[in-house]
Amino acid sequence: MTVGVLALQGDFREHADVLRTLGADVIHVRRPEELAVVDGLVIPGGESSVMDKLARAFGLAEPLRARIRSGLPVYGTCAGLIMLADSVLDAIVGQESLGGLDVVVRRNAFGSQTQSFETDLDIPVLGADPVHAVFIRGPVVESVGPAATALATLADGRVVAVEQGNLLGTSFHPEITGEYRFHEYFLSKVRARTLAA
Ligand SMILES: NC(=O)CC[C@H](N)C(=O)O
Repeated sequence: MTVGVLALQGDFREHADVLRTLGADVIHVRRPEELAVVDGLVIPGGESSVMDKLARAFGLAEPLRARIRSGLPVYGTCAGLIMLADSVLDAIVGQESLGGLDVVVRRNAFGSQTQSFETDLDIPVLGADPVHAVFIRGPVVESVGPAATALATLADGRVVAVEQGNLLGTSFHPEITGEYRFHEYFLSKVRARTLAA
C-alpha cells in the first residue's frame, strides 16, 4: 500500500510526516508515473490557483481527474478541498478544480491570513473527543449536494468538512496540529479499497 502526497506546492511535507508516523509508505507525487502507483492521495493546503496551474503544467490534471473518478481515496485539506470541489466561488480567472466532491466551496471565505483562527469541532465519525481545527485562509463549503455528506460544521452552521465515498475534504489543517484521526480515517479507506482489489 503506497500513499501519495501531491507535492506541487503547499504543506505536503507535513502531510507526509503524519502519514509516515501512522506507518504508511509515502511518496511525493509530481508526475503522472508517480500518481499511477499510489493507492491513495493527499492534496495538501497551499494555494489552489497555483496548484491548479502546476497540475496542468505538469500534465497531472487529467490523470488526477481520471483516478478520482475511478474511486481513488483522496483527502484534501484547505486548498486540497478546493481542488476536489465540483464548483469553486471566488476562484481567480481561469482557475479550474479537479472536482469529484459534490459541493460548492468559497475560497478565502474567512478573510485574510490575519483573520485565521482556531476552534474545536465535534466530528462524530472520528469519535467523541473534539477536533482542534486551525483555519488559515480556508474555504467554506457553501452547499453540499446530494452525493456528499457534511462531517463538521462551525457553531454558526457553516460546513467545514465533507465526505463522499472515498473522498474527504476539510477547510482546516489537521496535519499541523498533531491531530491524526483524519489521516487514520483516510488510511482506513485506502486499506479497505486495497484489500477489496
Ligand atoms: N491554507 C490554505 O490552503 C489556503 C487556501 C487558499 N486560500 C486557496 O485558495 O487555495
